[in-house]
Amino acid sequence: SRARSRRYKLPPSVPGLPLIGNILQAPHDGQGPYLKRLGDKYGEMFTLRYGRATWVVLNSKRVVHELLEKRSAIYSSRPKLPMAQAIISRGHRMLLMEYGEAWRSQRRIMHGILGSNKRDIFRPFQETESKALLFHLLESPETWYSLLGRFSNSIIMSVVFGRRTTRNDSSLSEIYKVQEEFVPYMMPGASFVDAFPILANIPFLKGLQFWRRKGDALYERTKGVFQRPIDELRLRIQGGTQKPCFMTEFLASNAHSFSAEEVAFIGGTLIEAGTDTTRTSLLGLIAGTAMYPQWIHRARKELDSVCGPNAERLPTFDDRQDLPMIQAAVKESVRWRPANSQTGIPHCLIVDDEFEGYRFPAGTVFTWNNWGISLSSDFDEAERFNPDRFLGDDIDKVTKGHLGFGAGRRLCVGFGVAANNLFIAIARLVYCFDIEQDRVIPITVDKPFPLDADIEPYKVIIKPRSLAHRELIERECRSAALF
Ligand code: HEM
Repeated sequence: SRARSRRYKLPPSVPGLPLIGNILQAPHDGQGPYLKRLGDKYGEMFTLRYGRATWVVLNSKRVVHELLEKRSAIYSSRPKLPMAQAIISRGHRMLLMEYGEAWRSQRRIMHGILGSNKRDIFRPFQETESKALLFHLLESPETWYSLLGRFSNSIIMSVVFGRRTTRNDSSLSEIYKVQEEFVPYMMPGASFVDAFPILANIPFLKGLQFWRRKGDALYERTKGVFQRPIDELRLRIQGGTQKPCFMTEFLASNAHSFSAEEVAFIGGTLIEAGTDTTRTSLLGLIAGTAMYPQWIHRARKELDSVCGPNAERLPTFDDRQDLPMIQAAVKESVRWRPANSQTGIPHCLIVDDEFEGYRFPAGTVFTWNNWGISLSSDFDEAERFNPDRFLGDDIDKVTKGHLGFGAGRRLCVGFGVAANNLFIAIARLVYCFDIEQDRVIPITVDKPFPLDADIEPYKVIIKPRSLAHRELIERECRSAALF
């Protein structure tokens, strides 16, 4: 180990205990703010140790760009996370696959459905579900937070499984529950076995592996949740009621040689990756608008000149070029208060590398301090929800200027679909509704929104802008909401 420390040089280390390192320091909740505090103290890059695992936390847009983006050929693997991947996902979650052929072939499939040439497939569903969202908000504004989740989930369910999501859909609650338990296992220091992966490989110790019982139980539940939509789809195919969709084509195609369980995880990954991320970005949009309403006046000027000052029609995708404030708000809602990837998603270096005097060994884990960077001096008045910061040349490039969609070759494969989900929802929400703080219970955003989607994350008042806007929603959105 002395030879190793002579050969390599890592950024400042956060002091920890011998052998286990920083493992007891990671909080169970509020991991994003915890990494922010460390970043404020230790600087642009710092090192955390969890047993045998070394994590370098990147704490500025600059170093993320230099390493994860410019050197993405060697910074795009995933670390071995025995708990999250080997145990809970049995190696099947594409999000956590190491850089290699298995990941590449699944990424190609995802790209085939989510890539820029396929985004038109999503549009009718984004149109319909955003109309349903407006109508549901009119009908039951007190359930506003769960309506955002239904909207996000129903779009991806329609494309992948050819069915819409109802309000109080039990399959959606099940997805939320497994995701809420799974996401923290991707954060630094989440599980003892990630620090000592060798423990997971000692068969005679299996009975003593206290983490395994929890992991196995979550795996069983996840498998069930991911398998259920496929079983239901097969029943609809037998009954002759199934519409063509990604999964009908995928199951009928002979081109792939995936096991039944792999197919369930491909469908499940699309649904889990595509639901909660969009939901929490919209939670950011609504909180940000209620707290910092200045931007909305300029957005409405654009919307009113395109759709009429008196609720003549709803905004559509064809209006995009005339609505730069909405395009900017899409990016700001992904930047402002990241929840699902508050500590980034870990990347892994596959060969030794040198950077600005540091020498990193292959196998070092790199994550970007997503919450911390979003709230750092990399952004002017970072605390404020201020879409104006994204107006300019890169307005059409939704991944540029922030790190909400990650970086390099692992960049979110669904970013185009996500941006369109957000664009149509934000344009229509802002055109039709006033969004205000509750004066008695003001919104606080000092920690990420809860991943438990059944919790009302804050109090807010959402009401139609005028009688004309209410009538527009009743006229144009009712049929989308009744199904
Ligand atoms: C606002 C919404 C979204 C946000 C903020 C978001 C964010 C992210 C982030 C941060 C990553 C990890 C990137 C990295 O490791 O560098 C990721 C990966 C991924 N996202 Fe998204 N995402 C969103 C929506 C979607 C949607 C709608 C889909 C598909 C339906 C999707 C599918 C995926 C997949 C499959 C990956 C794994 C990519 C890989 O490991 O190669 N995401 N996303």
